[in-house]
Amino acid sequence: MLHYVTTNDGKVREAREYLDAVEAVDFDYTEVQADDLGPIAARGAREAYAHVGGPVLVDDAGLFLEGFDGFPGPYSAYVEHTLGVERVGELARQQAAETDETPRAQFRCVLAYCDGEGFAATPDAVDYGDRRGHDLAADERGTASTSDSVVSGDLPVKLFTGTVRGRIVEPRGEGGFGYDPIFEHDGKTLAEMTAAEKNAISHRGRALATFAEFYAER
Ligand SMILES: O=c1[nH]c(=O)c2ncn([C@@H]3O[C@H](COP(=O)(O)OP(=O)(O)OP(=O)(O)O)[C@@H](O)[C@H]3O)c2[nH]1
Repeated sequence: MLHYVTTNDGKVREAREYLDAVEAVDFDYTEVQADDLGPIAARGAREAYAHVGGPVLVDDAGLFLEGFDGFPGPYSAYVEHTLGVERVGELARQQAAETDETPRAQFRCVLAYCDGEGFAATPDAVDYGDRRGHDLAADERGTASTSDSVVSGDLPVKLFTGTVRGRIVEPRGEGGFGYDPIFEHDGKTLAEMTAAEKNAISHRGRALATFAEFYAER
């Protein structure tokens, strides 16, 4: 049984669309301080594996504002709970207005899988396509990729990354969670999309699609 380890119900809802047999585990693993999501997710997966004692998937995600050196990035949850989503949106829109640009951002999701076993090497940036027929090629709309296993001691971890690009707008929509209301992709905010629509284009959906493909063969 695969354990999806997170304290965030929104992530679990989205993961269930891709993974039939998955048990949600509400475990708050240590999030190390790092500029990128990969090391945080990998470290979390090892800790979660030690806690659960079976195959685990952890999900580290964040919003990376263009023109802000990737802020809030790995600190997205902290910033959501301190500054708040609306204020982040205002900052991005204010800065863009000063330079007469469109406020743009990227969502990233890194899934880290650990089951105590090793992995066969895979090439970087494999394009697995999307089950719903959407083009997941690495273009300006978003990317999906998988990495070689990250080995530390006896516990290899495999990473699956998804990104989606969009515009920062005034909050719209009731669905989703987190920064979804201020992130617009193809004319709709993620909060205005159905769960299936969001998954088909989102950072998490892209990462989950690559993971589901891998896991089916595992
Ligand atoms: O609008 C959004 N659409 C998404 O699809 C999405 N995915 C993540 N987030 C936000 O980014 C931070 C992640 O932080 P995060 O990965 O540390 O997760 P978390 O602390 O919520 O739970 P956990 O899995 O770590 O237990 C949190 O502020 C989340 O609200 C999203 N916002």
